[in-house]
Amino acid sequence: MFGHKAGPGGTAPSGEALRLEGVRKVYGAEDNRVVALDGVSLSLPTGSFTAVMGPSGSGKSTLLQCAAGLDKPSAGRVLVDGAELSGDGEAALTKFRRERIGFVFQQFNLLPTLTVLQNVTLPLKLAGRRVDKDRAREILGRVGLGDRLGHLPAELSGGQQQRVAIARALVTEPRILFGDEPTGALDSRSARDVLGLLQEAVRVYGRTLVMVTHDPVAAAHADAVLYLADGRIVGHQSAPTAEAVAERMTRLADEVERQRTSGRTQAGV
Ligand SMILES: Nc1ncnc2c1ncn2[C@@H]1O[C@H](COP(=O)(O)OP(=O)(O)OP(=O)(O)O)[C@@H](O)[C@H]1O
Repeated sequence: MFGHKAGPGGTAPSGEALRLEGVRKVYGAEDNRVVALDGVSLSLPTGSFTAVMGPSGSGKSTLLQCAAGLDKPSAGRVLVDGAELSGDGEAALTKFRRERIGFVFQQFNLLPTLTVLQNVTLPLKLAGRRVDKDRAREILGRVGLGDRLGHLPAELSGGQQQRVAIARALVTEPRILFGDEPTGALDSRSARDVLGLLQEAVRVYGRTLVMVTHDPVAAAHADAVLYLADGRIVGHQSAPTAEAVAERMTRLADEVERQRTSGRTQAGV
């Protein structure tokens, strides 16, 4: 299982899992400055599943990295479960991340020399917590890999590796789970399995999930979609369907292209 069930009937506990206040991220120095995030504010309730979409370069990965404490905003505040991701130094930030945040990457990022079971128990070791192998086995059983505990990542398919990564992200019972294109490297059937597991972590066990994706079908698994363009939130859609998301993305790409063209025209380029 993915932790304790979220109350009777699987309802999520109330509260705010993630809050961003005026988050800005600027890369580079004066002459090659890139404003990747331009004052992003948002609030996500505990037990919600949010997809983040937007054209290439709109700031999706930067948003996730800043929200997960993997990168520091240039300005603004990030609060996870009411506690600020502070600038108290790298060690404090790492501890905060290990205790409260889980991350699933497109390329799985499993350690190739560790077995499936060792990969999943590693976050507990790193956090200095008791390594509960029974619990790790239970989670791996839940993601359908109970018979692969001693295998190395290279002996698994992409979909199976991502399921190990999900088990690894959930073993510490994080307050919030971030996914940066977690289905981006998978075939559609494996992607569906992975999305089903992520949905279950939210709906049944009350985890909070924020997922960047380019895929409208993946986004339709979320409760809501946030749209980014040029580092700003430009839209929100509840109860998304794949068709509605695809349509919105097409419009957004057209708008961004029009604005860039008119910017170039105004600049006389
Ligand atoms: N380390 C970095 N140094 C300089 N610029 C960066 C860095 N990381 C991102 N950027 C720039 O910040 C902007 C936002 O990038 P980001 O990767 O967050 O976008 P994205 O929406 O995730 O894009 P994609 O969909 O293509 O992955 C882009 O213009 C990118 O070139």
